[in-house]
Amino acid sequence: MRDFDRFLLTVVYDIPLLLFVVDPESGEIVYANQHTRSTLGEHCVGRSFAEVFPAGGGSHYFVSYTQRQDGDQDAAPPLRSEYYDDDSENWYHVLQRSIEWADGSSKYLILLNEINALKRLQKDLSEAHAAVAFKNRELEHAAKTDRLTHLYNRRHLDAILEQEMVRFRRFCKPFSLLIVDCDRFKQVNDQHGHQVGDIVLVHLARLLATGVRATDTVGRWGGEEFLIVLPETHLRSAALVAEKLRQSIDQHEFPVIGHITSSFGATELRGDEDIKDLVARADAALYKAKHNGRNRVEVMS
Ligand SMILES: Nc1nc2c(ncn2[C@@H]2O[C@H](COP(=O)(O)OP(=O)(O)OP(=O)(O)O)[C@@H](O)[C@H]2O)c(=O)[nH]1
Repeated sequence: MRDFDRFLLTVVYDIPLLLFVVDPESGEIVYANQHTRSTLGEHCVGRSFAEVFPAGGGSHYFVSYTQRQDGDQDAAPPLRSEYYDDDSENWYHVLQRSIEWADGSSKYLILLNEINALKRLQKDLSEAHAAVAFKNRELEHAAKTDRLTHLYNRRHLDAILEQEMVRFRRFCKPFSLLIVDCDRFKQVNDQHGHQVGDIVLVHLARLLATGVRATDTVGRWGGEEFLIVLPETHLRSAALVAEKLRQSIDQHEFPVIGHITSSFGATELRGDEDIKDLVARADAALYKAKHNGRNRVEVMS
């Protein structure tokens, strides 16, 4: 047994952890192993724990542990926590427990295990998580956005239309649809080049997006065609929105080309049809607007 005690003493002394014993009354370190002595200084035994670990660390952990004892030291479970030492810039895992000392008095055993590598790993991991989450959000955004105009793309418009259809069937919420097409847009490209055409589309997109309510959805349906979903809107109101947008385009000063007009087809979902029927009817209304001279809104109920 003596041999075993010696063995334990050697292990405790040589183990590469900060291991020391503190007197609960005075807060004084009464024992420190080799690693503690070489880290905190040969003369740390006899000094106060709070003094050895300034910056609140030592006193904070020691005091909080003392308070947790509630007078019943035997029943107190070991306290595990993490502690950052400002002076040495080290992170420690701290374990504190109440022990009976050789003279029968009660002491605190404190074990500090340096965990800088673990903390670095945790930091790297959380940064990597944040980067992945950011990238995912970017990808999600890109998957539903048109690159030129930054409006929703056709794929996302399809999803919005499906969603509105569900709301219509479930809650009988009406919704209307506008299709917008830039008039004689081919001439813009032919006369001024594709790049100018692109700039015109970007301006158009902005006029449409800023001319509707936040609850409406504007997207690029394809080419120089845009689609606007107006939830909880009947056809009469939809036609008014379309007319307002038509006028704002008509009055806008576009770069290079100056003036351009647009035609609108407006329709409202009926109870007995699907999305395809709805879009086809909006298209037919648009065709009518083109046929009747462009720069106008046509409505089909
Ligand atoms: N610059 C540019 N042009 C596009 C884009 N997508 C489609 N277009 C052009 O839009 C033009 C559409 O022409 P048309 O379908 O003949 O229609 P339009 O000239 O607007 O005539 P109407 O619709 O009858 O008034 C074509 O010249 C397409 O090349 C785009 O992303 N950028």
